[in-house]
Amino acid sequence: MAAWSPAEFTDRLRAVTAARYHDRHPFNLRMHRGELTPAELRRWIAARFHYQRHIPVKDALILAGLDRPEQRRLWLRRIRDHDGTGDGGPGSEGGIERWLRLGEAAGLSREELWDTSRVPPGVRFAVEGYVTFCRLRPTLDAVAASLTELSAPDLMRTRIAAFERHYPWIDPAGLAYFRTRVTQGARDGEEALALVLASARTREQQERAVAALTFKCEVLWALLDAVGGGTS
Ligand SMILES: O=C(O)c1cc(C(=O)O)c2c(n1)C(=O)C(=O)c1cc(C(=O)O)[nH]c1-2
Repeated sequence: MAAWSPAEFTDRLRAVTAARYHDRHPFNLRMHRGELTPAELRRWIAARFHYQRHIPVKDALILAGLDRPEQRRLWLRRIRDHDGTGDGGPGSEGGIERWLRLGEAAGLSREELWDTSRVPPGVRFAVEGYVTFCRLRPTLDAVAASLTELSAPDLMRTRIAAFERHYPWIDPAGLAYFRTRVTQGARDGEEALALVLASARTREQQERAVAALTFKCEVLWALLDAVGGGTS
């Protein structure tokens, strides 16, 4: 079968997130309408920390599979975005530290966030599924899975507005993580899309990329299912 044109391939990738991205998950919709209790919001922050702390791990797995310096440079920057540089410059604390501060702003201690035993099993399984996918599948598939980030900036903007409006008990300084991700996520998404378009040349590779992005949407969806269920 002939490969799709770059335009058609892009449309097919965007169709996946349009239909399946977690911005339309019931838990996110409730968050945006201001319906979450403090306990529910704290449960989400703790569960999502488990996801965040594994992002640089899966990016290191992708990094090891990229064979060009310019590609590795992009992925090294992603790892630094999350882990920080520690050199005291602007933003040097990194995304994981910013998420810990979000947790503190919501009344969660750092120890609570690092404590895996508090994370619901379904959240752990979803995150492990994503990391294992990036460890075992071709690197191109793992890069394609990250393309949910094309949709993340809009979600971040909605989330920031919702937190400011509905959850004023969270110190706005704690929202720095989301503010930073608006630009980082947009840039990461566009760079990953360029890499996928350039690297997936056969129809089979393109279809695998679409499947990888579908899988990733399911990871994010399953994670929210696990946060939304049960009691705190
Ligand atoms: O809060 C969100 O809804 C959300 C979604 C996603 C995403 O779409 O995968 C990421 C993030 N946040 C995020 O903060 C982040 O660093 C990130 C990295 C990745 C990735 O797959 O490489 N996705 C996301």
